[in-house]
Amino acid sequence: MIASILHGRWPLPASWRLTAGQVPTTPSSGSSCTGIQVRDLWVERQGRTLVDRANLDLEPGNVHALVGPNGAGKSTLLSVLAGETRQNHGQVTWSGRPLDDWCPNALARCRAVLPQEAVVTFPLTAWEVAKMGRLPHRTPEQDTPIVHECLKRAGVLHLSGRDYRSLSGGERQRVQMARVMAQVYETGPQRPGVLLLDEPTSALDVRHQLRLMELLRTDAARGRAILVVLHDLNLAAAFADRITILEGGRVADSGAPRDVLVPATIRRVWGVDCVVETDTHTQCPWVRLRYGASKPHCELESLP
Ligand SMILES: Nc1ncnc2c1ncn2[C@@H]1O[C@H](COP(=O)(O)OP(=O)(O)OP(=O)(O)O)[C@@H](O)[C@H]1O
Repeated sequence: MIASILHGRWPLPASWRLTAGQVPTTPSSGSSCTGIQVRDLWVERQGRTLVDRANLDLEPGNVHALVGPNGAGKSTLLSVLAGETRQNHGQVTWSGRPLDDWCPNALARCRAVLPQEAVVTFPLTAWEVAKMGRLPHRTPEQDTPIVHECLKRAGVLHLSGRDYRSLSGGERQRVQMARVMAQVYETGPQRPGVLLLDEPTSALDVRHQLRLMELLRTDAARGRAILVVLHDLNLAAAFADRITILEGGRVADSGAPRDVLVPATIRRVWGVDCVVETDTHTQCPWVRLRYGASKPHCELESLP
């Protein structure tokens, strides 16, 4: 995968491709963590099954999109992978080691989590929020240039001195993205890090959505494993190597975008009509919802 991007075989526009010189070389003080394997994961809360025997593989160098209707269990699955929610059954392994065996500090140095909502009630500046990503590292001498670069990459360096609480929703989301990138900054080809991102584009305008997805592709090419929850199927189709569809806690399908984004599955899972075309520029699948289709979508509520 990385090789195909470096050698220009990835079907995205040329301006998005990497050169070998962009690979970071900074040594890390953290432990190395690579792929994640999820096997037969089952999560139950208050008598409800939220994740039902899910299997998932997250590989270094890949952007893996997790999609599915509201309430499908995406955030629950992501928080189990993050080590923030415990499963009832099943196993999550990081680099072949059960998640429970990982020391929390080592985990925090190589994986970063972007929650759907991050509430900050203290009067912190955007800079201070982004710098929180450096807490697990204890490398104060390196923090300033790293936080500076991450805020710049997220396009919010100019907001550094602003009170985080005064920022717009999209600005806050980009500052949180800077925090996440700062947390896994040192990871690279020898020490692939993991990003677990829950709807990182939900508050972004279309330009910033594209910028963010380009950043994720760049990070994946540096060896990171990225799990990203998305509602926009076309963003997933254009930027993900693999898509897993979750439906009612179960994996409905998982595979390459063109294999899983098919009208029959989309209709069954989301209850909407669509046609799936191929984007002539990227050769990626393009999901076109059929507005005003013969059956009003409100009547599709009764679909399973
Ligand atoms: N602690 C809990 N107790 C009971 N039900 C819960 C609990 N946490 C989550 N749920 C329910 O589990 C289901 C899955 O929630 P989750 O947040 O994982 O969905 P999601 O796929 O991320 O949805 P969305 O796309 O709306 O963010 C929802 O129906 C939610 O109401």
